Formats: sequence, C-alpha cells, structure tokens
Amino acid sequence: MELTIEHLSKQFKDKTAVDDVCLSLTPGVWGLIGANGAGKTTLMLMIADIMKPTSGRVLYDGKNIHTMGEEYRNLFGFLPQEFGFFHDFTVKDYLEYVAALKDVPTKTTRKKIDSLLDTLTLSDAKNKKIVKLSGGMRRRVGIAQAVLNDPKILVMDEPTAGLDPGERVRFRNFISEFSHSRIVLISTHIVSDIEYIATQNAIMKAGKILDVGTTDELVKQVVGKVWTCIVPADKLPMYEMQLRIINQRGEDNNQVSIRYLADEPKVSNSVMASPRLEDLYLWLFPQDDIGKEEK
Ligand SMILES: Nc1ncnc2c1ncn2[C@@H]1O[C@H](COP(=O)(O)OP(=O)(O)OP(=O)(O)O)[C@@H](O)[C@H]1O
Repeated sequence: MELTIEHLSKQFKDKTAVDDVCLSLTPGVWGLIGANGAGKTTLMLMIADIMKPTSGRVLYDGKNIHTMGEEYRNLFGFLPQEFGFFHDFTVKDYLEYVAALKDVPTKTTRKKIDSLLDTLTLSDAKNKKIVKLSGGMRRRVGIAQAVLNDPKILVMDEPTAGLDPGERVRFRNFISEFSHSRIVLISTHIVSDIEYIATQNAIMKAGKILDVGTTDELVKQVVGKVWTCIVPADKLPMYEMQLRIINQRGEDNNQVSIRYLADEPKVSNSVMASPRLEDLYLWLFPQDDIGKEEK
C-alpha cells in the first residue's frame, strides 16, 4: 500500500502554500513537522481530496484519489484542525451519524462506537451533548470519528492540540496500535507527541518538504549542536541574550542547568548532549521564524 504525492502545489493568489511536494507514504506513522504556516494543513486537505491542488496529484496504489471518489473516502479517515462538530448532538448520536455517512455496517456500529469510546476514555461522555464537553474531550470525539470506518489511511491535523499529558500518552499508545499496516499521517508542532511513535518524519518549511527520515536519521543533523551546562542563576538573563536556550531547569545553590543550541560550546563547562527531534525542530525553526512563514 502506498500513497504517492506527486509534485503537489497549492497557490493562493500570491502565496504558494504548498510548493512542488513529492512524498511517498508507506504503512507506518508519519510525522509531518513544521512551524505555523509551513503548509501542513493545506497539504493534508489535498491528501483528503477536500482541496483541489493547483498542480500535481495524489495516487493511492497508482490510482488518482480524485477519480476514486467514494472508494477513497471509504478507506480514508480525517481529523481536520478546525472541527465543525454538531454541537447539539450527543457524542453517541454524532458518532452514529458519522458511521452512517461512512457506510459502517449498522450491525457493527454500536459495538464499534462503544469500543472506541472505551479506548478513548469517553464512555462517561457518551450521552453528553458535544457542546458541553471540554476541548480535550471534543478532540477525542474527533479522533473517534476519524477512525470509525477503520481507515487504511488516517490523516490527523494537530490531533493532540488541547489534550492533557495523560491523554497525550493514551493517544500515542492508541495510534501505535492502530497504525499496524495502515498509513497514518500526523501533523504537529508538538514534536514530543510523535517523536517515539513516528516511523518516518517529513519536515516541512515554507511549502516544501525539507527532509524525510526516521527520527534517528534526522537528528544526526544536530549532532554536536546541542549542549548542556550549569550556570549561576543571576547570570541567566545574560546567557538568555547570548544563547539559543531551549530548556532550563533550576538546580540547588542558585544554579540553573541549561540546554542550548550552537555550532560550538559557548560556555566553558558545556557538555555535548544527545539530540532529540525537538532540538532539530528548534534548530530548523528558530522561535523568531514561527508564524512568520506566511510573510
Ligand atoms: N484559503 C487560504 N487563502 C489564502 N491563504 C491561505 C489559505 N489557506 C492557507 N493559506 C496560507 O498558506 C500558508 C500555509 O497555511 P497552512 O494552514 O497550510 O499552514 P500550516 O503549516 O498548517 O500552519 P498551522 O500549523 O498554523 O495550521 C499560510 O501562509 C496561510 O496563511
């Protein structure tokens, strides 16, 4: 099974949101990583066949998804970033409605919904109106509707937005299990949410895919660029001005442990750290760039 993205572009007036993207997605969890405005949502909407590309095409096992119509929709699950819930529906009624839309066999619908609500710890919310749910619960209802038809391809735009730490862990476990022989594409800028479950990552910046690889392959780019050291707490403001500090933790005796990015050690007692995906992300997307991509 393969989803092939061939020279996909999307132009909005003078803005190229997606710029000649080529990517071949195979079964596994794919992390689509990029700052705000990188083009992730636009790319996902085209993969969902909701938005028409300006040029290029998406093929599922060699077939153009746009010509597959219902056949594609039946094997596809999508969690959009902005989710238009039917707020007056109860969770159960809403999921039954989606199941009907997606041609889930009526015989199995109830069982399927109950089992999903259980897995996503939503059983207690089953008969509550969606309007009454917390943001994290609504997101989980969104996840439930996306997987209701057991999709072969699951695309989720920022699925962990609004989830608390416990919910994030459960989400990761759920996706790891679910992704077996399926293509799961997850966009996020919360890198730690996919770091340990993504079999591959695609890094997107300014509409282009900069790099594709496993986490281990990708983080090689920042080997020798991540440092940790201990500095006196009263010197921290000075270091904050001079260094790209990505993490800091208070220690005993008025000291602070800092983790920073630099081509070479900038503070005398610095020790080279093993890079993580988040370090690479911050290296590629310095905070100042976040949100500026659209300019
Ligand atoms: N309908 C539209 N009309 C005009 N410009 C758009 C439209 N949709 C997206 N854009 C622009 O295209 C670029 C990519 O947007 P997109 O939402 O795909 O990025 P993103 O990586 O998903 O960002 P975020 O994480 O903030 O959702 C941005 O500059 C955005 O302003």
